[in-house]
Amino acid sequence: MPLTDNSPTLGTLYVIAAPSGAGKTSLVAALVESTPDIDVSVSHTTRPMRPGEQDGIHYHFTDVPTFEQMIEAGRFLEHARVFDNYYGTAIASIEQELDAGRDVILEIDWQGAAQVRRQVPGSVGIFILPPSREALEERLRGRGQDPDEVIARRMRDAVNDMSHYAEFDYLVFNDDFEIALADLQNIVLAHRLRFEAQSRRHAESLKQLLAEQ
Ligand SMILES: Nc1nc2c(ncn2[C@@H]2O[C@H](COP(=O)(O)OP(=O)(O)O)[C@@H](O)[C@H]2O)c(=O)[nH]1
Ligand SMILES: Nc1ncnc2c1ncn2[C@@H]1O[C@H](COP(=O)(O)OP(=O)(O)O)[C@@H](O)[C@H]1O
Repeated sequence: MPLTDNSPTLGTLYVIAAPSGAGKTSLVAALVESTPDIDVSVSHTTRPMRPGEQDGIHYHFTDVPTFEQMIEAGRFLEHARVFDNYYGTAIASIEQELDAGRDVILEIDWQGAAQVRRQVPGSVGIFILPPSREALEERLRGRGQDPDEVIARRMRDAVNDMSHYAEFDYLVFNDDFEIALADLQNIVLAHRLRFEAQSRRHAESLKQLLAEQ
């Protein structure tokens, strides 16, 4: 079933964005571990692999010409340039899961989130915020992965990223990790309960329709 026409898919697509360092990766990993039938999509990127990362697990690491060919061929649901690199969600990375009734999380930036919102009706947007700028900078430094100039650039970009919070359906403040995780779990649970209630209503209407025949 093509994702980008208006036909409803079986699984729900959750789009989770945040300024870099807000805790999105850690929270999403904990959400997936604690919730059945939900997976994270593996994006394509042209950024260099960090120590400890694996191709096909953290990202599909791709060179620029290949990424540009994939754009040309219409193989991305969304793509954007973030920190001078390309990032994108290949349609093939998520279509099968959604059609099989599994929920899928996209951990993407606000530009990609805007593209998904336009193209996938029923997708759910969640924005994760740090408790303060100081906490954000501390987390970026604590991760120990980026040199000072990259951290300074990420802090500047974070302020711009955060200005897009109102474009999302839900905001989650990641101050206490366990509380933020519970917020995410509750969002998924609420959507699943709503979907089940809707399915029950549809089944009821169908029964009545058939009985009247
Ligand atoms: N639009 C878009 N953004 C992505 C995608 N994958 C990752 N990103 C975003 O790119 C940014 C940088 O990601 P990354 O290099 O992994 O750094 P980190 O999030 O700071 O660990 C983050 O805001 C991600 O959410 C994608 O497929 N599409
Ligand atoms: N609630 C929290 N309190 C303190 N540190 C946190 C919290 N959530 C995440 N972190 C830490 O902050 C750093 C950045 O988190 P990460 O998940 O890599 O962020 P992102 O994916 O948003 O860039 C990591 O070292 C992580 O362990």
